[in-house]
Amino acid sequence: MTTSKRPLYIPYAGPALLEMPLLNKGSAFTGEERVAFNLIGLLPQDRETIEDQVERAYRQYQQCNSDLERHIYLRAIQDDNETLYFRLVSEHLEEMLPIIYTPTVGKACQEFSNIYRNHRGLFINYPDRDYMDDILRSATKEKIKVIVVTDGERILGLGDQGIGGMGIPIGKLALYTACGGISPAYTMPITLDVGTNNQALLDDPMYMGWRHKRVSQEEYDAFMDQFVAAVKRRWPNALVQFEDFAQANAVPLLERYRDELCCFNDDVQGTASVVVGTLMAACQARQQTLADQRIVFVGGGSAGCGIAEQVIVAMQAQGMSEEKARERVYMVDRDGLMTTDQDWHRDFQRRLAHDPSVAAEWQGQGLDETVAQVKPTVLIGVCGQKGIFTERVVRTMHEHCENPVIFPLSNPTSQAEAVPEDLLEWTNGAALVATGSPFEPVVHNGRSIPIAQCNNAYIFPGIGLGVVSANASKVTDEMLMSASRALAREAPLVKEGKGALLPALSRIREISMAIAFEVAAQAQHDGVALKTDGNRLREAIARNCWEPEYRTYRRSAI
Ligand SMILES: O=C([O-])CC(=O)C(=O)O
Ligand SMILES: [Mg+2]
Repeated sequence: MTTSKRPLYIPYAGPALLEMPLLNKGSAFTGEERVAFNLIGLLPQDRETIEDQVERAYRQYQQCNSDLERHIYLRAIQDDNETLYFRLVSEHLEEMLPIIYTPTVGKACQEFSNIYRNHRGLFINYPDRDYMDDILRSATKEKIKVIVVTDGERILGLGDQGIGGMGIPIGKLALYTACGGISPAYTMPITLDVGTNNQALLDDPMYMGWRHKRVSQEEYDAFMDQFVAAVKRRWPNALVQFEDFAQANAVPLLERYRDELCCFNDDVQGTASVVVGTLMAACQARQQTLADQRIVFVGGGSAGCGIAEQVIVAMQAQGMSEEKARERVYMVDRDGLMTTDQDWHRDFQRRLAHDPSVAAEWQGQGLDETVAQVKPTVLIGVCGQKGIFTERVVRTMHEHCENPVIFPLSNPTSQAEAVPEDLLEWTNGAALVATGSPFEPVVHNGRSIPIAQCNNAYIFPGIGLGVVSANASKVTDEMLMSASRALAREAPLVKEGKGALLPALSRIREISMAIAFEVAAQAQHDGVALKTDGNRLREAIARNCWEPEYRTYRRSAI
């Protein structure tokens, strides 16, 4: 099928055209195009439709024997023909998201150098830093609208993966297109190779990155400044999403660049925004407000602290003072409850630490004691420690709370703080559960309970589409909060009184559009985008939504 859009002028022909994934149509080149573009004899006779191609690709996909094989297969199609890739993924979105994204992408990052086939995106290697502008110029895409960048130091809950981290920007940007409609012609995955401290990678003869320990903080900071300056020169209007940076860098980088670059950190702000949206839905379903909750976070890193701060802002929006809101949020880390007398904290952690007198009379300060004392109504895991939500912790929580809200958010599946089946078993089906990685519905007492995947995938494609459509110059906290509210409105448990805490992933495209509208409107309200009326905004969003359909090509420039 071709669209009714004008034929596209294509200055390439022959084998070179077949090797351009954004333009290649493979067996779907028409008879006229084969003549005009010197493709005769380069393809089998049959002129196929994209539907035929999707069918063949899906059959081959079904023959793969493992999720990693399925991932490799889909990536190969992406590198051959992006239109076909996105058509295939869009038609099987729920089935393929866990393959191109969490959790399989984690394995693909760990195996990156072993499964490497083709180049995609940009590797900015520390030894090449003086060629930064040249590197960005060698990207043939001119109009980049969204960049996802990582330095690979904290990939999901899997730690330092060096350049293997590239799987993440590639996967996230695939979702920008599949869920947020941003054309793949406008996206750019970037990996900053500043070395790795993962000894197994340094010792692995197959490792393809710079075989060097991570550079010093001073060298790193100078390199990041150089990178940001070069991006601003090359693509001044692009949205930059920081992804999977180590805790020590994530928040400081965000604070350093958020006023000079249109950027956000997905692990801090995207995760916070999806969790706040899901919490709002859980509270509405229990006919309560966020301000009524007592919340324990397990994991005081940048993700946990980012969520906690956003929850505090949301409580304040419901009329609570900041001081009272902070009293309701407790952070538990490796040394137990985070208190102001522990000296290892960074600034963003210190703001969330409690006075040690809070816990003075407690037996100890571990998770068990914190839960027993605080009597939380919400328990959120972002620590990457499998199984840390034990039966004892959960049963204690349930003693004081009829429908405990429990979110084991760590990714991939292997790092989850608890599995939904256990959580529902220990609470006799009463817990409201959402996870970071996908889980099958749990059957409890003959009832099938869907498990919401509280993953930033619900948020970042919509934020990106909103920012791009409004041409926003910044991502404000209020834009993130409006994304949360838009998401909460879509929760089946709120809308219909039953079902999951988040809408089905099959609706993610529609949800992303709704989020994009709220984010863009908020950007205008906050003065970081030019004001237009609602209809113009809707048109702008529709204009930015690319469909995986083949365009007709023309050879002559006039
Ligand atoms: O990629 C995901 O599934 C969510 C995420 O950002 C992370 O865990 O770092
Ligand atoms: Mg991430």
